Amino acid sequence: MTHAPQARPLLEDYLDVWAGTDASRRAVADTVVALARATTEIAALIAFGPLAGDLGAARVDKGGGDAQKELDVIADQLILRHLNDAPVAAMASEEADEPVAVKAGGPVIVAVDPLDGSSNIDTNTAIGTIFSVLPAPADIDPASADAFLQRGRDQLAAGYVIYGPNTSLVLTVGAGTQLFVLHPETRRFALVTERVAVPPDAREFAINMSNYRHWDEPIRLYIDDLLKGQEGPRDVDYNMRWVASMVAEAHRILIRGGVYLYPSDARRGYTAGRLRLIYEGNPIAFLMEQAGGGASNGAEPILDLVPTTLHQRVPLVFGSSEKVRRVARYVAAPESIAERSPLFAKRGLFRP
Ligand SMILES: O=P(O)(O)OC[C@H]1O[C@](O)(COP(=O)(O)O)[C@@H](O)[C@@H]1O
Ligand SMILES: [Mg+2]
Ligand SMILES: [Mg+2]
Repeated sequence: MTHAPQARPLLEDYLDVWAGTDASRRAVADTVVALARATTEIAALIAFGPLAGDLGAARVDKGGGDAQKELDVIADQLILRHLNDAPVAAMASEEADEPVAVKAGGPVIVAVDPLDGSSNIDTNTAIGTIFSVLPAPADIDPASADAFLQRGRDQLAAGYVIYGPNTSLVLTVGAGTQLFVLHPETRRFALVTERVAVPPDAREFAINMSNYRHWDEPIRLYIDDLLKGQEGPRDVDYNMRWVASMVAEAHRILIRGGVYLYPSDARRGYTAGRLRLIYEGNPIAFLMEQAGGGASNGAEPILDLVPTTLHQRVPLVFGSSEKVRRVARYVAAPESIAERSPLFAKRGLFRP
């Protein structure tokens, strides 16, 4: 069946209008287009599934629970190849220890999680690619780790591509968050929503509940209160989802609200959470804030953190902004927050 492309602006058109004649914006636009081209190739490969070989086959163990898969490596190589066509000085990847130089004099640098949710490759579940575009620093080698230790607030663009039932690109260049969908026949991304807005009050949370016993008390208390539903301080029943692909959780939350948590926990290798600040936390936080949502490490906005190492992990909470703020109130003072008071609970002391 063929669906003629409707008259929607293509990604390139959208970026053309945004960039105008501004040379710095043009560099960002060209970089985003190169990344988008890489992801259309990744999407085409993923669509073959096992017919393309064992894309979920294990490669070397990166430690800390991150087993590298065949598709992690292929996606990484495809992105680097496409970035050669863009004004990009260097690329850092979750899959490589050190950044690599791309084009001398390029005004931007790119950090990528080439394949997010790689534990789902074998299961035909949504997976994704996450990217962050930063200015190339003038004073240091752009292909050094130090070049990437910039606050998320300094990102020029960020986005992810989700390889799901359809392939979608969610992008921000600092002018709201846009949703583009890949037309399966033309292989071009077309604009579907120009201003994505995170719904503020969905009753849904995403967390890996199997880690409950490893969490700090504030996170346990917060989740306990959600689980109490109508009988608890929230006074409503909550639903839970956990896909184990952050892009899938982020996408669902952008479309219908809710909150995602991957907190730090007591397991070895998880004391700073699981997600990577530069490749995952910062781009998702930029997209969330631009869509009216929020993202924090449980205390401070993710975008205000200054990374100290390239592959640094970060506890990550994102989604509807009031929910992100509430988690921070639990973390700051779990025993004293008004929301836990019996006064506010349906079955509390003052219930008639
Ligand atoms: O298996 P867990 O511990 O629930 O972790 C799932 C999380 O790990 C991630 O898969 C990490 O991403 P990678 O696949 O890029 O390593 C997130 O997408 C996801 O939210
Ligand atoms: Mg990831
Ligand atoms: Mg990854």
